[in-house]
Amino acid sequence: MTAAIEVENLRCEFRVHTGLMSAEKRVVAVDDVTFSVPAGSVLGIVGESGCGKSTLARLILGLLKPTGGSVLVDGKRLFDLDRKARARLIQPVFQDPFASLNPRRRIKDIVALPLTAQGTFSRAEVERRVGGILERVGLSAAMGERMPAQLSGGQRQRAAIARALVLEPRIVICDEPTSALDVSVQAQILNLLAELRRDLGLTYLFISHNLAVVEHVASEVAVMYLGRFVERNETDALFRSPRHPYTKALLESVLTPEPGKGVPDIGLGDAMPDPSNIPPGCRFNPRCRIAVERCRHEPPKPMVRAPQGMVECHLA
Ligand SMILES: Nc1ncnc2c1ncn2[C@@H]1O[C@H](COP(=O)(O)OP(=O)(O)OP(=O)(O)O)[C@@H](O)[C@H]1O
Repeated sequence: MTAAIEVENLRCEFRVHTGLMSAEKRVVAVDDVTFSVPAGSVLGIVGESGCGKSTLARLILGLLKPTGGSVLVDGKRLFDLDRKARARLIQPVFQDPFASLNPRRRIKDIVALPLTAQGTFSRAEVERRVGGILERVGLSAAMGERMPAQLSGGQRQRAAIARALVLEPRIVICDEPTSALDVSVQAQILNLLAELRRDLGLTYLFISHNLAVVEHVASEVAVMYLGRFVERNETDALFRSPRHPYTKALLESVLTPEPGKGVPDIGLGDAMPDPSNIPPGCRFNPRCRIAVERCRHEPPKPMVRAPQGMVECHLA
């Protein structure tokens, strides 16, 4: 199957000053991440708070400049494209629709913005497309006249999805798209995203703390730890027979659904991962229940298993 998106050796380092006299710290938030996603499928990305999921999303969206690496969408190098061209290929749906929708504009104007920003669509075309996509996500024309505050959380997320899709992108990056919603609404939004993917041939990167959600929506899952993918496999295989000790610990735990609430206790002791101080050897070794001497000094190489499966562990 052809890849809709190919990410190669993507890396992001932040330089952080911790105090007036202190030395600069290097935070490696995304560390040489390589993957591709077949067209029309969903790659779920899971991992604890702070493992680099959102940084990865922001890099791919062009909201952050990478320290290295490349991203190809349909064979085009994303970082060589200008903002308008990138917007036609890749769009985000973020966690909090209230924060991501301008509170002072009507819904239909918010949804129209990606089109008007292109500067190439006539007013009639903008109206036609906005009307079509609002209907497609289940919002009436009357809702389009409202302000974000006049909509429910689920309706606002529908509007955010409409805005993401109005330019007919190839890839949608969903970063915790249902975490801020009531449980009863979450399933509706997940079903809508699934329908849209099928009908419009979209490819999703789906970032979530919620393993149950990822198991439900993803074709494949990548497990991220301290900026790297440490395991990746088809969803059923990953949930049925995880190979990395970190994946096993994650599956035994229930992760906190709220980002920013700190690293949840997943029963791996208190040696919390710190991207400014990545341990030598396998980066997971200080928390690993089965680490041996080799793990403390030799970083494991990715072991690839056809077609997409991968694990980085000496003992897997
Ligand atoms: N602008 C920045 N400057 C310095 N460090 C940063 C910056 N942005 C992110 N980081 C650090 O990079 C690491 C990865 O952060 P990121 O937000 O990508 O994690 P995450 O997995 O998305 O977490 P969460 O689920 O809580 O949002 C964290 O240690 C974070 O503190």
